[in-house]
Amino acid sequence: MTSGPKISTIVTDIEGTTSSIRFVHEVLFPYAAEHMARFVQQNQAREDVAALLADVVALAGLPDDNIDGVVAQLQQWIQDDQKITPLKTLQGLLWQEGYEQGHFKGHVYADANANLRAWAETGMALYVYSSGSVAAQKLIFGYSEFGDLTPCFKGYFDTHIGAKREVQSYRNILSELGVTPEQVLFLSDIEAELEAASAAGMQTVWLVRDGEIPAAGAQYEVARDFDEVNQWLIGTR
Ligand SMILES: CSCCC(=O)C(=O)COP(=O)(O)O
Ligand SMILES: [Mg+2]
Repeated sequence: MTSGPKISTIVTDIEGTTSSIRFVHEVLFPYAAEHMARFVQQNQAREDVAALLADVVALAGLPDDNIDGVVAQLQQWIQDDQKITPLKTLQGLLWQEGYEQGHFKGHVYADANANLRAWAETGMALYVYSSGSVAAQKLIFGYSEFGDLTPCFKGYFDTHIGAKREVQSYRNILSELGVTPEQVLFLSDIEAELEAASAAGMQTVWLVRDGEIPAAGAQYEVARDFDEVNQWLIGTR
């Protein structure tokens, strides 16, 4: 691999990139599924929660007087791993309780922790782009197994900027960042996200943490972990 133009900004995905897919699917999603009905019952009168529930009703075309139907829809979306904005925002509110009550800490790979801290220290501008809400992103890094990583990041993007497989989302991020696309490195484990970022002109590295390198890997820079991303960045790979 050879490094491209000088990178000033790194935008990273979370699930499968900084953090394990298992943590998201075996800890966070089940916690949300277990506590959703109670949370909605207890908080449905809260202004922010009521607005989110109204969004669910509108998006799913549900009758607006059936709270059990709304909860059932949310459970179905959790099961199907739907990246629907009001669901992701509600999950963030639920996970806040879980983190604050010490039920879990945010999983971050040791290599991601070490390199994110080192990159931030050397002045690299670091951002997160995840389908998880901005609040959920701050929680996974704020309550990480390695302590609070949020000081490393200059900003966060979620589905409010657009869906992760859409080119326009990366163009929107670029216009927020105010840098040229080739200065930006996007890290992800999902080929369709890399393809969209690349079409917007960003540089990309594909994190393949486990298993075989997919055949499509020939078209991308591929790294097993953040140490390999760093080797590529400094041109020793
Ligand atoms: C912020 S941690 C939970 C991540 C999440 O909810 C999710 O759907 C994963 O999305 P990603 O875009 O990081 O793959
Ligand atoms: Mg991912």
